[in-house]
Amino acid sequence: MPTSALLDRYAALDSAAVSDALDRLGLPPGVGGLRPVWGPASVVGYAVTVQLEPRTDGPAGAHIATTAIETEDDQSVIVVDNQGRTDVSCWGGILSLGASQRGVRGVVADGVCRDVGEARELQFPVFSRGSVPATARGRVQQRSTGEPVTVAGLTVHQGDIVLSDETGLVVVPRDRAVQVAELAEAVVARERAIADEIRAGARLSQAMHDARLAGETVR
Ligand SMILES: O=C([O-])CC(=O)C(=O)O
Ligand SMILES: [Mg+2]
Repeated sequence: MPTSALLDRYAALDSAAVSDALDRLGLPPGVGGLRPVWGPASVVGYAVTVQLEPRTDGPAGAHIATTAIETEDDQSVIVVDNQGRTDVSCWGGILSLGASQRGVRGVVADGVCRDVGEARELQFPVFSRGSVPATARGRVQQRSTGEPVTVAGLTVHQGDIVLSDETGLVVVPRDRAVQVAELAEAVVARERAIADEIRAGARLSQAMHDARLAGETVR
């Protein structure tokens, strides 16, 4: 399956349905706490990882995340691991501009960002633990890009599918992506059927069985 067709399938899903599919496979079911900073948004794409660390002495180089953004494209979501720090920004408006110019789909940061209004103007999805005015410059530096990172306790590898929405973040290992999509689509179909019955007047307690939601036979 072409990679963009796979992302289109995920774009039609949400984090809850994907989480249920991950549960079925015994994979981590996702995390909460990383919120869209400028309003309702969702994003799905292939992870491009950026690991940050506290700044050490030495000459200042390119700003954090710039080298990751420059190599990426319209199927990418930048995933920034700043270890959940809330005292210093790890994403800003110029980064949003550079990323959106390359067609990058959004950023998910385990940390906080700044320049929220600039991201909103660009309609560039930013998910983080919040915002703070304090710059990253002189405070954090990039340790690596393309290496595994941890976001709110969840390991993300470069190329994993990440889906972030108002509910939370799910991470799908690349080699399980088709299987997870199939299971999640089945979840959505079951939930639609239950919702249709409820709209048609069925009693909630009769229509909504946990086993039915899970795709098991209802006794
Ligand atoms: O200095 C920073 O933290 C980065 C910044 O504001 C931007 O990307 O616009
Ligand atoms: Mg700025």
